[in-house]
Amino acid sequence: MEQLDSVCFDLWVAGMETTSNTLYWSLLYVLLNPEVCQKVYEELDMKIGNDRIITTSDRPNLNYIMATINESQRLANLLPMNISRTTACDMEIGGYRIPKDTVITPQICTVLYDPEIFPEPYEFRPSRFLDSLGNLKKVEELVPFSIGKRQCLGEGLARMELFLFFANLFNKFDIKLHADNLNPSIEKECGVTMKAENFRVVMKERY
Ligand code: HEM
Repeated sequence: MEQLDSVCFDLWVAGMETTSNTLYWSLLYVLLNPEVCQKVYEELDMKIGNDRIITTSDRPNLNYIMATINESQRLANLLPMNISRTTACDMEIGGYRIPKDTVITPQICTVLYDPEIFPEPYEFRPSRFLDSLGNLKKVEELVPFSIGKRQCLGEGLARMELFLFFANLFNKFDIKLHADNLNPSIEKECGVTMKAENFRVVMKERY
C-alpha cells in the first residue's frame, strides 16, 4: 500500500505541473504571435468547423496545431536541468575522460536551442515542424521528454493531454490577451519546471 501510494504521488507530481505549465506557455506564445493564432483558428475552421469535442482521432488532421505544440515545448524548455545521473564506469565522450561515479546533469536546452538544428532558436516559429506540403515533420532533436532508458514515462499521456486541451480550448473559445496586459512577459520563473508569469486573457465562446 505504501508503495502504491508513492507511485501515485510520483505520477501526480511528475505529470501535473509539467503538463499544465507547458499548456500555459503555449497559450502565451500563441497569443503573443497573432499570425500563429490566426493559423490555429484557420485550421480549426477548415478541419473541424463546429463546436464538437476534438478527440485524438483528429490529431492527424491538425498538423499546424501539432507543430504549434511542438514549438511551444521546444521554446518553453520546461526542464532546463534534467535529472542528474552518475556514471557507472570510467568512460570517454568526445575526447573527455569521465571517471566512474561522476554526477552528470544533461541539459536538454543545448539541443532544443541549438541554432544549427533550430535556426533563430529564440523565435516562436511552429512552421519549423512542417514540410512544404504542411505535413508534420518528425524532428528527432525535439527532446523535451529527454531520451534514453529513463526518458519521461508519461510522454504519451502528456502529448495526448497537450493536444486535447490546446485544440479544444482554441476550438471552443476566441482567446485574446486582456487589455490589462497586452504585452505579457515571457520571462521564466525558475522552479522545478520553468513557469511563466501570470497573465490575463479574455475568452468568448466561438459557437
Ligand atoms: C509536458 C509534460 C512533461 C514533460 C516536459 C516531462 C519531462 C520529463 C523529463 C525531461 C524527464 C526526465 C527524463 C530523464 O531523466 O532523462 C521526465 C521523467 C519522468 N516523467 Fe515526465 N514529463 C512530462 C509529463 C509527465 C507525465 C504526464 C507523467 C506521468 C503521469 C510523467 C512522469 C514521469 C516519470 C515517472 C519520470 C521519471 C522516469 C524515470 O526516471 O524512469 N511526466 N519527464
